[in-house]
Amino acid sequence: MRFFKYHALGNDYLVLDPRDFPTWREPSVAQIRVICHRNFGVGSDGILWGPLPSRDSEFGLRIFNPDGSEAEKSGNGLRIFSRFLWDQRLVLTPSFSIETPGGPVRSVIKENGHLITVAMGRVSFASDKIPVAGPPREVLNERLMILDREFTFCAATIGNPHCVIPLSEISPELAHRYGPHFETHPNFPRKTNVQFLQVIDRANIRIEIWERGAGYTLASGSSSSAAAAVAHRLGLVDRALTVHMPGGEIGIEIGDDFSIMMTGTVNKVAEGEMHPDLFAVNV
Ligand SMILES: N[C@@H](CCC[C@H](N)C(=O)O)C(=O)O
Repeated sequence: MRFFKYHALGNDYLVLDPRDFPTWREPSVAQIRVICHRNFGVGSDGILWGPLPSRDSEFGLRIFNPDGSEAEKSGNGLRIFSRFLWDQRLVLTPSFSIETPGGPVRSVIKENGHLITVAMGRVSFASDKIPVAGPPREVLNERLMILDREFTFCAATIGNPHCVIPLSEISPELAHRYGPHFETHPNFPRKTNVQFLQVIDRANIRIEIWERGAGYTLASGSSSSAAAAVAHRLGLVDRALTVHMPGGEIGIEIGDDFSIMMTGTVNKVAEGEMHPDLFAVNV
């Protein structure tokens, strides 16, 4: 039961190649939860299950959160999976396509896999696509009462759902306190990833992240894409910007149609074998 561990700015994933798990159709919720557990398992912010066959792309990928739920897309996950394909020599050219449940993307390997650009697809603010409850509309500058505080938020999708909250000051404490309540608010029928956004200037933003199914994370590629797109839609930033997060920085370029090019680093952490004892515990 071989695993490959990587991190992208402190957002860590385990790549499990289905060919190493011939008796698994996919990892079960219980298996995902214990594998990702920081004390009882290997520990990670999620599992990348691939490469899988794909009809229209060169590779297929499924992405699982540490609570066992499945995500449609992950920006850091895609850079990590691209680096894994490169390291394993499963790709012969530096540019290739990957299909996710949230749509196809194209990766470009740079600096021998240490830096990767992913064409992530287009951001939409449409409530029926994200999804957000209520009549069809673009979800921009709406109000929501969470615990003791009223927030103004925008929502977006780049395959997976995001709720972006622009504020003049942000902190990890803010994300820990309010993030879980946004994530599970009934306005978001498929739950949501949450970003607290501070605009520094027209080329730089900061975000604090609460991820759906994972909790507080040090960085997120799809969150960077969504927060940058919202900041641009609100007229606060230009098309090329750096997203600053506790784990590091991601570069985002926004096209005319809100298509996103995301660039960031990937580091390999370890590879090894999971022991069967790991699965004796239920978490
Ligand atoms: N860390 C990821 C996002 C992973 C998926 C997310 N938790 C979801 O459920 O949509 C990223 O880098 O984008």
